[in-house]
Amino acid sequence: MRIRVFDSEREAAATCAQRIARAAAAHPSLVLGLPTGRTPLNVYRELVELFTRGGLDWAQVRTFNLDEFLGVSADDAGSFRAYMERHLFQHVNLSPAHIQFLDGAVEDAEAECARYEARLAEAGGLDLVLLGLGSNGHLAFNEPADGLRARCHRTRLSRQTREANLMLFGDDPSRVPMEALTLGMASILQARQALLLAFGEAKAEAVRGMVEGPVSPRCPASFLQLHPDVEVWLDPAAARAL
Ligand SMILES: O=P(O)(O)OC[C@H]1O[C@](O)(CO)[C@@H](O)[C@@H]1O
Repeated sequence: MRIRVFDSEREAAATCAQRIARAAAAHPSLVLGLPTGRTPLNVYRELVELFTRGGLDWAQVRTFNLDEFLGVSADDAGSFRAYMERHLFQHVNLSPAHIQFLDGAVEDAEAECARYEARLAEAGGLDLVLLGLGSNGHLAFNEPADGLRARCHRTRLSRQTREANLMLFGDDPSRVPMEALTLGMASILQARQALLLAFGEAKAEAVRGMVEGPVSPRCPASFLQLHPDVEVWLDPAAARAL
Protein backbone atom coordinates (compact mmCIF):
# COMPACT_ATOMS: atom_id res chain seq x y z
CA MET A 1 0.00 0.00 0.00
CA ARG A 2 1.40 3.38 -0.93
CA ILE A 3 0.00 6.04 1.38
CA ARG A 4 -0.01 9.68 0.38
CA VAL A 5 -1.27 12.48 2.60
CA PHE A 6 -2.28 15.62 0.71
CA ASP A 7 -2.61 19.10 2.23
CA SER A 8 -6.30 19.11 1.38
CA GLU A 9 -9.11 17.08 -0.13
CA ARG A 10 -9.21 19.51 -3.06
CA GLU A 11 -5.57 18.85 -3.90
CA ALA A 12 -6.05 15.08 -3.69
CA ALA A 13 -9.13 15.26 -5.92
CA ALA A 14 -7.38 17.38 -8.55
CA THR A 15 -4.39 15.02 -8.59
CA CYS A 16 -6.72 12.03 -8.83
CA ALA A 17 -8.50 13.52 -11.85
CA GLN A 18 -5.14 14.12 -13.52
CA ARG A 19 -4.13 10.52 -12.77
CA ILE A 20 -7.31 9.24 -14.45
CA ALA A 21 -6.70 11.54 -17.43
CA ARG A 22 -3.15 10.19 -17.80
CA ALA A 23 -4.38 6.61 -17.60
CA ALA A 24 -7.02 7.29 -20.28
CA ALA A 25 -4.47 9.03 -22.53
CA ALA A 26 -2.13 6.05 -22.26
CA HIS A 27 -4.94 3.52 -22.71
CA PRO A 28 -8.01 5.10 -24.39
CA SER A 29 -10.26 2.08 -23.80
CA LEU A 30 -9.48 2.13 -20.09
CA VAL A 31 -11.89 0.10 -17.93
CA LEU A 32 -12.60 2.22 -14.91
CA GLY A 33 -14.35 1.19 -11.69
CA LEU A 34 -16.22 4.07 -10.09
CA PRO A 35 -17.61 4.74 -6.60
CA THR A 36 -20.35 7.07 -5.44
CA GLY A 37 -20.84 8.75 -2.06
CA ARG A 38 -19.50 12.09 -0.89
CA THR A 39 -15.82 11.20 -1.28
CA PRO A 40 -15.45 11.29 -5.10
CA LEU A 41 -17.58 14.41 -5.67
CA ASN A 42 -14.60 16.74 -6.09
CA VAL A 43 -12.89 14.21 -8.35
CA TYR A 44 -15.94 14.14 -10.63
CA ARG A 45 -16.06 17.95 -10.66
CA GLU A 46 -12.37 18.06 -11.63
CA LEU A 47 -12.90 15.39 -14.30
CA VAL A 48 -15.73 17.43 -15.83
CA GLU A 49 -13.50 20.52 -15.83
CA LEU A 50 -10.68 18.59 -17.45
CA PHE A 51 -13.06 17.36 -20.14
CA THR A 52 -14.38 20.89 -20.74
CA ARG A 53 -10.82 22.14 -21.20
CA GLY A 54 -10.12 19.34 -23.70
CA GLY A 55 -7.84 17.47 -21.31
CA LEU A 56 -9.65 14.15 -21.26
CA ASP A 57 -11.41 12.24 -24.02
CA TRP A 58 -13.95 9.72 -22.69
CA ALA A 59 -15.02 8.42 -26.11
CA GLN A 60 -13.56 4.95 -25.64
CA VAL A 61 -13.40 4.76 -21.85
CA ARG A 62 -15.60 2.09 -20.27
CA THR A 63 -16.98 2.40 -16.76
CA PHE A 64 -18.37 -0.02 -14.21
CA ASN A 65 -19.95 1.36 -11.07
CA LEU A 66 -19.32 -0.60 -7.92
CA ASP A 67 -22.80 -0.87 -6.48
CA GLU A 68 -26.46 0.13 -6.56
CA PHE A 69 -29.39 0.15 -4.15
CA LEU A 70 -31.82 -2.72 -4.51
CA GLY A 71 -35.45 -1.80 -5.24
CA VAL A 72 -34.43 1.59 -6.65
CA SER A 73 -34.72 2.26 -10.37
CA ALA A 74 -32.15 4.18 -12.39
CA ASP A 75 -34.47 7.19 -12.75
CA ASP A 76 -35.02 7.51 -8.99
CA ALA A 77 -33.03 10.56 -7.85
CA GLY A 78 -31.67 8.50 -4.94
CA SER A 79 -30.11 5.84 -7.17
CA PHE A 80 -26.37 5.71 -7.69
CA ARG A 81 -27.09 5.75 -11.42
CA ALA A 82 -28.84 9.12 -11.06
CA TYR A 83 -25.96 10.38 -8.91
CA MET A 84 -23.45 9.41 -11.63
CA GLU A 85 -25.57 11.07 -14.34
CA ARG A 86 -25.73 14.28 -12.27
CA HIS A 87 -22.07 14.43 -11.35
CA LEU A 88 -20.25 12.91 -14.33
CA PHE A 89 -21.96 11.03 -17.13
CA GLN A 90 -24.14 13.81 -18.54
CA HIS A 91 -21.22 16.25 -18.60
CA VAL A 92 -18.63 14.24 -20.58
CA ASN A 93 -18.47 12.37 -23.90
CA LEU A 94 -18.80 8.88 -22.43
CA SER A 95 -20.73 6.64 -24.78
CA PRO A 96 -23.91 5.28 -23.09
CA ALA A 97 -22.93 1.89 -24.50
CA HIS A 98 -19.74 2.03 -22.45
CA ILE A 99 -21.49 2.67 -19.12
CA GLN A 100 -22.13 -0.47 -17.09
CA PHE A 101 -24.39 -0.31 -14.07
CA LEU A 102 -26.14 -2.75 -11.78
CA ASP A 103 -29.90 -2.45 -12.21
CA GLY A 104 -31.44 -2.05 -8.76
CA ALA A 105 -34.99 -2.48 -10.07
CA VAL A 106 -34.61 -6.09 -11.22
CA GLU A 107 -36.85 -8.93 -10.09
CA ASP A 108 -34.07 -11.48 -10.13
CA ALA A 109 -31.09 -10.06 -8.23
CA GLU A 110 -29.01 -13.19 -8.70
CA ALA A 111 -29.38 -13.10 -12.48
CA GLU A 112 -28.51 -9.40 -12.49
CA CYS A 113 -25.33 -10.07 -10.50
CA ALA A 114 -24.36 -12.87 -12.90
CA ARG A 115 -25.02 -10.56 -15.87
CA TYR A 116 -22.79 -7.86 -14.36
CA GLU A 117 -19.94 -10.26 -13.63
CA ALA A 118 -20.17 -11.55 -17.21
CA ARG A 119 -19.95 -7.96 -18.55
CA LEU A 120 -16.92 -7.32 -16.36
CA ALA A 121 -15.23 -10.51 -17.53
CA GLU A 122 -15.95 -9.60 -21.19
CA ALA A 123 -14.31 -6.22 -20.59
CA GLY A 124 -11.24 -7.99 -19.21
CA GLY A 125 -11.74 -6.79 -15.62
CA LEU A 126 -11.03 -3.35 -14.23
CA ASP A 127 -7.83 -1.54 -15.22
CA LEU A 128 -8.18 1.05 -12.50
CA VAL A 129 -10.68 1.12 -9.65
CA LEU A 130 -11.34 4.30 -7.75
CA LEU A 131 -12.57 3.52 -4.24
CA GLY A 132 -14.11 5.29 -1.28
CA LEU A 133 -14.08 3.89 2.24
CA GLY A 134 -17.05 3.40 4.52
CA SER A 135 -16.54 4.77 8.03
CA ASN A 136 -17.14 1.15 9.12
CA GLY A 137 -14.40 -0.10 6.76
CA HIS A 138 -16.70 -1.19 3.93
CA LEU A 139 -15.54 -1.33 0.34
CA ALA A 140 -18.28 -0.77 -2.24
CA PHE A 141 -21.18 -2.38 -0.34
CA ASN A 142 -19.08 -5.20 1.09
CA GLU A 143 -20.02 -4.60 4.70
CA PRO A 144 -18.10 -5.82 7.77
CA ALA A 145 -19.18 -9.42 8.45
CA ASP A 146 -17.94 -12.84 9.51
CA GLY A 147 -17.18 -13.62 5.89
CA LEU A 148 -17.03 -11.82 2.55
CA ARG A 149 -18.26 -12.74 -0.91
CA ALA A 150 -15.93 -12.90 -3.89
CA ARG A 151 -18.36 -11.98 -6.67
CA CYS A 152 -21.23 -9.63 -7.33
CA HIS A 153 -24.05 -10.25 -4.87
CA ARG A 154 -27.09 -8.98 -3.05
CA THR A 155 -26.31 -7.61 0.41
CA ARG A 156 -28.00 -6.14 3.46
CA LEU A 157 -26.84 -2.63 4.35
CA SER A 158 -25.62 -1.81 7.85
CA ARG A 159 -27.36 0.88 9.89
CA GLN A 160 -24.23 3.04 9.62
CA THR A 161 -24.19 2.78 5.83
CA ARG A 162 -27.90 3.55 5.56
CA GLU A 163 -27.37 6.64 7.72
CA ALA A 164 -24.41 7.73 5.55
CA ASN A 165 -26.68 7.63 2.48
CA LEU A 166 -29.64 9.45 4.02
CA MET A 167 -29.10 12.61 1.99
CA LEU A 168 -29.72 10.75 -1.27
CA PHE A 169 -33.25 10.01 -0.04
CA GLY A 170 -34.28 13.47 1.17
CA ASP A 171 -33.07 12.74 4.73
CA ASP A 172 -36.02 10.36 5.15
CA PRO A 173 -34.76 7.15 6.85
CA SER A 174 -37.81 5.17 5.73
CA ARG A 175 -36.83 5.73 2.08
CA VAL A 176 -33.24 4.46 2.41
CA PRO A 177 -33.11 0.93 0.95
CA MET A 178 -32.29 -1.99 3.25
CA GLU A 179 -30.40 -3.89 0.55
CA ALA A 180 -28.08 -3.34 -2.35
CA LEU A 181 -26.21 -5.07 -5.16
CA THR A 182 -22.44 -4.82 -5.08
CA LEU A 183 -19.33 -6.07 -6.76
CA GLY A 184 -17.65 -8.62 -4.51
CA MET A 185 -14.19 -8.45 -3.02
CA ALA A 186 -12.46 -10.55 -5.69
CA SER A 187 -13.92 -8.44 -8.50
CA ILE A 188 -12.48 -5.35 -6.81
CA LEU A 189 -9.15 -6.90 -5.82
CA GLN A 190 -8.64 -8.17 -9.38
CA ALA A 191 -8.44 -4.59 -10.66
CA ARG A 192 -4.96 -4.01 -12.02
CA GLN A 193 -4.62 -0.80 -10.03
CA ALA A 194 -6.62 0.54 -7.10
CA LEU A 195 -6.75 4.08 -5.80
CA LEU A 196 -8.64 4.64 -2.56
CA LEU A 197 -9.59 8.10 -1.35
CA ALA A 198 -10.59 8.92 2.22
CA PHE A 199 -11.14 12.36 3.65
CA GLY A 200 -12.14 13.73 7.04
CA GLU A 201 -11.89 12.78 10.68
CA ALA A 202 -14.83 10.35 10.44
CA LYS A 203 -12.71 8.04 8.27
CA ALA A 204 -9.59 8.05 10.49
CA GLU A 205 -10.34 4.83 12.40
CA ALA A 206 -11.39 2.97 9.25
CA VAL A 207 -8.17 4.14 7.58
CA ARG A 208 -6.15 2.76 10.47
CA GLY A 209 -7.99 -0.58 10.29
CA MET A 210 -7.44 -0.74 6.54
CA VAL A 211 -3.73 0.12 6.67
CA GLU A 212 -2.50 -1.23 10.00
CA GLY A 213 -5.14 -3.66 11.19
CA PRO A 214 -5.31 -7.40 10.62
CA VAL A 215 -6.67 -8.50 7.25
CA SER A 216 -10.19 -9.31 8.38
CA PRO A 217 -13.73 -9.44 7.00
CA ARG A 218 -14.59 -7.18 9.96
CA CYS A 219 -12.79 -4.45 7.98
CA PRO A 220 -13.29 -5.35 4.31
CA ALA A 221 -10.94 -2.58 3.13
CA SER A 222 -8.07 -4.31 5.01
CA PHE A 223 -7.99 -6.84 2.14
CA LEU A 224 -6.40 -4.08 0.06
CA GLN A 225 -3.22 -4.83 2.02
CA LEU A 226 -2.95 -7.91 -0.24
CA HIS A 227 -3.27 -5.96 -3.50
CA PRO A 228 0.02 -5.52 -5.36
CA ASP A 229 -0.73 -2.03 -6.71
CA VAL A 230 -2.85 0.07 -4.40
CA GLU A 231 -2.54 3.71 -3.46
CA VAL A 232 -4.33 5.33 -0.55
CA TRP A 233 -4.75 9.08 -0.81
CA LEU A 234 -5.80 10.91 2.34
CA ASP A 235 -6.22 14.37 3.76
CA PRO A 236 -4.55 15.09 7.14
CA ALA A 237 -7.77 14.44 9.10
CA ALA A 238 -8.25 10.96 7.62
CA ALA A 239 -4.56 10.18 8.29
CA ARG A 240 -4.78 11.26 11.93
CA ALA A 241 -4.79 7.76 13.47
CA LEU A 242 -1.87 6.37 11.42
O1 LIG B 1 -17.86 8.73 0.39
P1 LIG B 1 -18.82 8.45 1.48
O2 LIG B 1 -20.13 9.14 1.29
O3 LIG B 1 -18.22 8.68 2.82
O4 LIG B 1 -19.14 6.90 1.40
C1 LIG B 1 -18.13 5.94 1.52
C2 LIG B 1 -18.37 4.81 0.56
O5 LIG B 1 -19.64 4.21 0.74
C3 LIG B 1 -20.30 4.05 -0.48
O6 LIG B 1 -21.28 5.02 -0.57
C4 LIG B 1 -20.89 2.68 -0.65
O7 LIG B 1 -20.48 2.07 -1.78
C5 LIG B 1 -19.23 4.29 -1.52
O8 LIG B 1 -19.78 4.64 -2.71
C6 LIG B 1 -18.36 5.26 -0.87
O9 LIG B 1 -17.13 5.22 -1.42
